[in-house]
Amino acid sequence: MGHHHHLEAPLKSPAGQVEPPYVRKIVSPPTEPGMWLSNRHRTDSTFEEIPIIDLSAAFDTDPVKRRELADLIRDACVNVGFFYVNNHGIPDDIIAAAVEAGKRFFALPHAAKMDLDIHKTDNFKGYTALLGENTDPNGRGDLHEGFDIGWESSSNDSSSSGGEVTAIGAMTGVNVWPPESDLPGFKEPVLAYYHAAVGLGRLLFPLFALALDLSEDFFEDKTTKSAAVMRLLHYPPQNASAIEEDGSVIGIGAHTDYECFTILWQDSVAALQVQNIAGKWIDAVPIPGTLVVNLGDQFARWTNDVFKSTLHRAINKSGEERYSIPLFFGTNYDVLLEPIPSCVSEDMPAKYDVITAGEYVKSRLEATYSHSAT
Ligand SMILES: O=C(O)CCC(=O)C(=O)O
Ligand SMILES: [Fe+2]
Repeated sequence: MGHHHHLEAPLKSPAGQVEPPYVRKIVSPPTEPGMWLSNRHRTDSTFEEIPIIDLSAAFDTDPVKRRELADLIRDACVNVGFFYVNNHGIPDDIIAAAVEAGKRFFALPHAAKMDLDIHKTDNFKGYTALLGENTDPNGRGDLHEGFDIGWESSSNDSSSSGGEVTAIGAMTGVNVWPPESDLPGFKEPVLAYYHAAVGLGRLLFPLFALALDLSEDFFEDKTTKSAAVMRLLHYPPQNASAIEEDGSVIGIGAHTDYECFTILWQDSVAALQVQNIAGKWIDAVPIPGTLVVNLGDQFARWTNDVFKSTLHRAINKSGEERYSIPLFFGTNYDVLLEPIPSCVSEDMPAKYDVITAGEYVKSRLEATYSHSAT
């Protein structure tokens, strides 16, 4: 989504020294607000690996285990902006059924998919075609197609894991679905995974709060109507030699995500890469049984860049079809992104204008889709 680059100047500690990556300190809470995260945990990381975090403790009420987990999450958020999670609680069969449904959707005739064209809706729902195909016979551009949905309750269950999530706002409203006659049994498995991933997102917010030295319920009243947009993505294989000649021919261009965080399922085809601060692309290789979690710009703004929203891209050189499913998880759209107190100090003054989450995401989505609107 988008092609937004923002590389920061290296951050220096007050003494002028660059802190090493993966600083892992467990210290008592700050005595002065703002001093802790903004100064001591802000690092200038040149990570070479994306950490793998065991989420088991997210299902535990033991405060010591939760604190330990939150510290691992903080390290990843401050230094990398990406981490894998295992033991995330989403059953394999729910994932497999959604992926299978997605494959059947993308196999539909082009015209059937274009009936659901995202440009026909005013809330960014539906189908995004391969961006290159109308502009360049060689397929120059973002070589993926997608299908976007937002919140919708399951037909047989209004109290699934999303709880009270019923987003209202500019990007919400009804989803578009292919007719049952075109694609039987599509909506149910897609929504089942959607609800499972939203449930995981709701489990993560208290841990992000702990990681920011806030009380676990800090985000609770701000996520009652969480924005949660999910995309089914398909990346056809790309000609490796074309990529060598012209780096612009890639599956999804370098970008940062817009919301608070993204929960990404990827299949076994390697394509995703994450850029470290030295500009090096680090492979986010597929690891069976894991999901990838990455932070988006909404969280970076809210935390005054203490949490990193890291540039990433995908290039499918495998020769095989690749499928992935990101879910972009945000807050209620009316939440003001005022810098979180533990993330500002005299040394680290607030960097961003205060706007609502909804205004921010909408402006980013409009920028993403405007160039291909007809
Ligand atoms: O497909 C992937 O691995 C990444 C997708 C992505 O970055 C996005 O949709 O924002
Ligand atoms: Fe992304």
